[in-house]
Amino acid sequence: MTEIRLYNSRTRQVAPFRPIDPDRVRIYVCGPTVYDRAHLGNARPVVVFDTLFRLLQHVYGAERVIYVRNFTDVDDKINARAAETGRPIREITDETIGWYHDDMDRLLALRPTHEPRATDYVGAMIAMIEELVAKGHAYAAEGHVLFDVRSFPAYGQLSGRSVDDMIAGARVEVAPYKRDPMDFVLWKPSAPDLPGWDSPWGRGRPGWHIECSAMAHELLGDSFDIHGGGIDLQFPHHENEVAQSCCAHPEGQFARVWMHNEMLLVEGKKMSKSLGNFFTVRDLLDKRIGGEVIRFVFLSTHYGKPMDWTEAKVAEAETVLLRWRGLVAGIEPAQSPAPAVVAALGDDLNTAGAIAALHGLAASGDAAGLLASARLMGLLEEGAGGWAVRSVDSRTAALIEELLAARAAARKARDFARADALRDGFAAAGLIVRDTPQGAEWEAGPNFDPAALEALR
Ligand SMILES: Nc1ncnc2c1ncn2[C@@H]1O[C@H](COP(=O)(O)OP(=O)(O)OP(=O)(O)O)[C@@H](O)[C@H]1O
Ligand SMILES: [Zn+2]
Repeated sequence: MTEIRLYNSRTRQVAPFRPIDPDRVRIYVCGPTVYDRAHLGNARPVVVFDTLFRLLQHVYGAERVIYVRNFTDVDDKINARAAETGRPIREITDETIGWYHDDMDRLLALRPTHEPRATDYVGAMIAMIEELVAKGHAYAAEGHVLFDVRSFPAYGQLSGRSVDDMIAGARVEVAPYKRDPMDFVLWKPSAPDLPGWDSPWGRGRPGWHIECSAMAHELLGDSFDIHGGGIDLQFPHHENEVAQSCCAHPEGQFARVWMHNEMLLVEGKKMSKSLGNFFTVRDLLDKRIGGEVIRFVFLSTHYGKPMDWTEAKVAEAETVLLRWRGLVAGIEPAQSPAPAVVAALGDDLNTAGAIAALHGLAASGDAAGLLASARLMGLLEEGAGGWAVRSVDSRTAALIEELLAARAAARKARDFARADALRDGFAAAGLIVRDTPQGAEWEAGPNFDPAALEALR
C-alpha cells in the first residue's frame, strides 16, 4: 500500500499517516460562511483537500473515505446581508450554497461525502454546550455561555501559544460577563428579529467554533483522522474546536492530524473580504479562464506555501493543459496512475512534484500513464473539456472580446462596412459567433486560427 506522509500542524512534524480505521478514513474541513460568492482564496482549501480526498480514495478505496465539509449558515455577516437587502436569510444562504457548488464543481472538486448546514445541527450544539457546563468547562452569564480556557491546560497547544501570551498579544474582546478575557462564546442571546433557538440559557444562537465541533462529532465521532482548513483558522477557530471537543468528549482525541493550507496572497497580503483585495472564482470563469486552469495553478504550489496569482501562471497552465489534452486525445487511461505521481502526492501532498512527474510522462510519450495520473489529481477529466481548459488562451479570448465590442460599436455607428468586414473576418478565422439577446456568444471552430484575428484589429 502506498505510504502517505503528512505534515501535522499539531506536532509540527511530518509522520506516516495511519488511519484509526482504514475502512473509514475520516476528514473534516471547515467550509464557507455563506453570504457571498467565494473568492479565489476560498477556493485554495477546496482544491487542496479535494486532492487529498482523491489520494485517500485511491489508496484506501473510494467507499472507505468520509469527507465532511460544512456550511456555516448562521452568522452575523449573514444577518447583516439580510438586513441590507431585505431578503430572507434562508434565501440568501440557499442561493450562496448554489453558487458555491457551481463554482467549486468547475474546479473539478468532488462533492464531499457530507455537507452539513450548521442550522441543522443546533440541537447537537446545545447538547455539547450542556456537557461542557456539566463538566465544569463552561459557564453561563447574562444569556451567554462561555468556554473557560483556564479549565483546559492544553489550550494553546495547537497554535503553539500560551494563554498569557495570547492575552498580551491578541485583540481580545473584553466583556463584563467573561471570567478571563480569552474565554470565548459558545452561545449568545439573539434579538427577536434575528435567528434564534430555544435553549437552557434562553433564546439564542451558537458561536461559530461550537458549530464545527458539534458537526464533526455527529458525523465522524469522538476521534477522527484529519482536520483541515486555512492557516488563518488555526487560531482561534481550531484551537477553540480542540478545547470544546476534547473537554466534552475526553474519551476521544478529536482530530489526530491537523492540516493547514497557506494563504493566497495579493501583493503580499492575504486575499480576504475584509481587506477588499479579492476577486471571485466566478470573475475568473467569466473571463473564460478554465476551472481546470485555476486548479492547475493551485496545484503548482505546495499547499504549505503562500502563493500569488499571476497572469503568467495562468498562461503557463493553459499551454501545458492544451498540450496534454492534445497528447491524450483518443487514448484510454492506463490501469493505474504512475507510481512517481502517487509517491509525490503521498509525500505530504507534493502536488508540484506530481506535476513534474506528469511532465516526465508526457516527455516520454506515455499518454495513457499521463491520463490516468492526471485524473488522480482531478486534471484531464473527460467531459470536463467544455468548461475545463478552454479552447483558446486568455490573450486570444481578450482579443475576441475586443473585436466583438468593435463590431457592436460599428453597428451602433451605422458603419456597416466595418461591421461586415469583422463578420467576414471572424468566419475566415474559424470563429463561430452567435448573436443572442444577452449579447454575442462565441466558440472556436475546428479550423480556428487565432493569428487571422490579429489582422482584424
Ligand atoms: N486568501 C486565502 N487563501 C487561502 N485560503 C483562504 C483565504 N481566505 C480564506 N481562506 C479559507 O477559505 C475557507 C472559507 O473561509 P470563510 O468562509 O471563513 O472565509 P471568509 O472568512 O469569508 O474569507 P475572508 O477571510 O476573506 O473574510 C477557510 O478554510 C479559510 O481558511
Ligand atoms: Zn471549523
